[in-house]
Amino acid sequence: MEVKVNTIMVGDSGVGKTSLLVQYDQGKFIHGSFSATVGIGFTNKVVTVDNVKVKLQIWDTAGQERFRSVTHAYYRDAQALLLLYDITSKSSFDNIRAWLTEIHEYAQKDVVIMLLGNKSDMVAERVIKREEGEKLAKEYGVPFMETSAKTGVNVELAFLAVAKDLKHRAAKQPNEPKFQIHDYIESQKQKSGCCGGYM
Ligand SMILES: Nc1nc2c(ncn2[C@@H]2O[C@H](COP(=O)(O)OP(=O)(O)OP(=O)(O)O)[C@@H](O)[C@H]2O)c(=O)[nH]1
Repeated sequence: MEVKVNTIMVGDSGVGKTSLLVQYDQGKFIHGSFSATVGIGFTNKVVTVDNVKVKLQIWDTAGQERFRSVTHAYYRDAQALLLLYDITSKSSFDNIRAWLTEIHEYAQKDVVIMLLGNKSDMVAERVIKREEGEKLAKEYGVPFMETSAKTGVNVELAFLAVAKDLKHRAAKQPNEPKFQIHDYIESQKQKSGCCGGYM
């Protein structure tokens, strides 16, 4: 069997959606000037979860306001949604509530939402504490982790957790317990910016 998952990446312009996808797809970080995504683009990735092929079609959306109506049309077909803010940008964090309102309006009710605090490598510029991200995620009942498109911290995990969750939903065995995405992430994620050696 094969499971197909439509994933969409959203969040303010400049939070690192394109960079995160490039890091996941190609294992690299492109330094240099920031060029905003225009409209929407996608990347296909295949991951194997418990011997089942999961085909991820990942849509990278433009964060700029003027492209919002284009993006809305894609929400409906998404099974998973990665919502990003930038830990060095308070406004991108404050806008998460508005993003979630929009998601609840346009996306399917059972869409898997993952909140990601990106740019965790930028320790000196950080303005949003990890605990603030955790608190917000808890309030909305969504899984959370900090990522870095630059160093790759937690990038693969974010996509893998989504793939695992949707594979379990699509191919659950009768006696198999429900996949606990929160527990899985907690057991796998790398803490960044402190103590653990990951920056
Ligand atoms: N240090 C650091 N810089 C990052 C990271 N992710 C993205 N950036 C930088 O932030 C800028 C914006 O990144 P993009 O990936 O283009 O942001 P975006 O969310 O796709 O922006 P839009 O396409 O306008 O929605 C670029 O200059 C990236 O190099 C990260 O994890 N760490």
